Amino acid sequence: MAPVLQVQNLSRRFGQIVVAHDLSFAVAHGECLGIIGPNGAGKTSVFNLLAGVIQPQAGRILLNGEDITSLSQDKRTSRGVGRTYQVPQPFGQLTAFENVLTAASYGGRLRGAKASERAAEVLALTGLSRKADLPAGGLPLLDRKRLELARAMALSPCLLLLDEIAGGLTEAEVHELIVLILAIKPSLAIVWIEHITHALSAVADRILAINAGTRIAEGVPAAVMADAAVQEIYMGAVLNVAAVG
Ligand SMILES: Nc1ncnc2c1ncn2[C@@H]1O[C@H](COP(=O)(O)OP(=O)(O)OP(=O)(O)O)[C@@H](O)[C@H]1O
Repeated sequence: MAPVLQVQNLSRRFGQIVVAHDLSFAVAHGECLGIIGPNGAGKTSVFNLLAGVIQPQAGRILLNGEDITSLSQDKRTSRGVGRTYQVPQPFGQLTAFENVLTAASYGGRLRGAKASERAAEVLALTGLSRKADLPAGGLPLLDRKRLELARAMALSPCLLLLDEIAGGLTEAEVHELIVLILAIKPSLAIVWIEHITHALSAVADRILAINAGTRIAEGVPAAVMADAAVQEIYMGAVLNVAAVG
C-alpha cells in the first residue's frame, strides 16, 4: 500500500529565500513525522506546499498514491488533507459544537444528522463534549487547541498537518495534548511542526530537521535531536533567539 503522503524532490523559493530545496519524505497511515528547524527554516512554507496554499517550483506531492501537486486547497481538503493553525482560529461567537458542525458541513461535506453526529463524535474524541455549548471565543487556550484539532478531525482526514499546536501551553497542558494526539494517531498520518521538541519526540516516529528548506537530518527522534548538525543549527538558533529575547 502506498504511504498516505509522499513528497518527492519538492523545491520552492521566494526570490533568494529558499523554503524547500529538493525535499523528499513519506508518511504512512498510523505514523507521525515531526518537522523541526529554526525560525524561518521553511516549516510553515512546507505546510503551505502540502496544503496547496502555495505551489512548488519543482517536485511532486502524492496523497495515497495520487499526484495532488496541482490541486487547489479545497480539492486537497476534500481528499483528506486536514490542518490546524498556529493560532487557533475558531468562530468566536459560535459554540464549540457549531464550530465543529461548520467544519463537518462545509469541509467534510456532511449534511443534517450525519454532520451533527460527526461533530459530536470529534468533540468527544477531543475531550470537549462538556463544553460543546460554550462560545468558542471564551474557551481557555488548551480547549481552543482541542477545538482546532476537532475542526480538522471533523473532515475525517487521512493526513493531518499540525502547525505548532503545543505553543503557549503549560507543561501539564502539553502533556494532555500529547495524550490526545497519541489517541488520534493510529487513525491517520500526521505531519507535525513543533518547536517544543520533547512533545514532538513523545509522539513522532521520525523527525525531519530542515534549515533554509534543506534536509539536515531525518530519523528517530532521539537520533535527530542528538545529531551534531541539528544541535548546531537548531539548538544554536534557539539559544541565539533566547539570548536576544
Ligand atoms: N509568501 C511569501 N513571500 C515571500 N517570502 C515568504 C513567503 N512565505 C514565507 N516567506 C519567507 O520564507 C522564510 C521561511 O518562512 P516560514 O514561515 O516557512 O518559516 P518557519 O520555519 O515556519 O518559521 P517559524 O518557525 O518562525 O514559524 C521566511 O524568511 C519568510 O519570510
